[in-house]
Amino acid sequence: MRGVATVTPNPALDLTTRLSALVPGAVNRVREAQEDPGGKGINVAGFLASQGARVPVLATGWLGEANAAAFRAFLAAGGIADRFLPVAGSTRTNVKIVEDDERVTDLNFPGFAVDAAAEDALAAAVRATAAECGWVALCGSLPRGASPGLHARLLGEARAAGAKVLLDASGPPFAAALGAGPDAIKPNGEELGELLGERVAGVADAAAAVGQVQARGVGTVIVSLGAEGAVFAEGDARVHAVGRPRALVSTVGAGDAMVAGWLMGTLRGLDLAGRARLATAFSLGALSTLGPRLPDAAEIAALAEAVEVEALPDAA
Ligand SMILES: O=P(O)(O)OC[C@H]1O[C@](O)(CO)[C@@H](O)[C@@H]1O
Repeated sequence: MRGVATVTPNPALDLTTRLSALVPGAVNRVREAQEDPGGKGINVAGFLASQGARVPVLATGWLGEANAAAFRAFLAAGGIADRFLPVAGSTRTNVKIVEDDERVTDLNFPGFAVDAAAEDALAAAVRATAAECGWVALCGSLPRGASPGLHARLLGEARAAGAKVLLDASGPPFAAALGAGPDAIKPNGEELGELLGERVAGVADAAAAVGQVQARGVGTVIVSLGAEGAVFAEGDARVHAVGRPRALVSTVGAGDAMVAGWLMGTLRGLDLAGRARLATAFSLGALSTLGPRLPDAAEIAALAEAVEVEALPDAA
């Protein structure tokens, strides 16, 4: 059976901390802290594996060799095929500060440095990994030294190996890879707005904007909108899905969970509304944990039942 792979060029050890209120310029005492191997693709792979993907889950990208052990142990524990390539140095630590009012401050660091030879090696690894997969998710930022066109190049490699590609990135690497026509993308409203040079602030804006991206050759567009849920567009069809979390602890990993839920729905052969429901449930599940983690499959199923999915008017 064909698997699903994620690519994380710039993973991170997530140090998620909790305090009552962050006071800039003062000594802040952390009440609770948690460390998780993370980075967008690693989170997506972890979520898929932990929810019972029933197909092989593979993960590739780069890992700094100085602190690769925690990542490799996480992948092994989840039964995820580890195709990461080592590079000199350490994988970054990203700090997430969660306050009692649920505000999250992210300190995302630049990461190790890579060169052209490392890019060639990753391109080959992506092609080989994608050959075993139906879907490949290209996720997150690029480390120092990587060319802005790397996601576009990796997209081409995955597709040449016969896989479909979901892209979850931002900034110039996202814009560059869009030109290669990914099968699916998952920007948040702000990222979509930045791409189109307009404000995408809610469901109506998102539903109006998705067609512009589809016109560039993208099949499915998922726009995450925080508390307003998400808009899912495929062909002319558009649906809006929204739900309530059991508890609101932190938003860390909620976008990655949405990607994982959508891929899981795709693996299960669900229609657009079904995939929107499951993707939203995964995302809601991530909100009830401090770091990038999900509750168990029974809890996700209960959340999915309660998600409201409405069809929006088709594209004209
Ligand atoms: O690659 P980026 O855009 O810096 O994002 C990485 C961060 O995003 C997450 O995947 C989700 O917040 C974290 O695990 C990670 O620290």
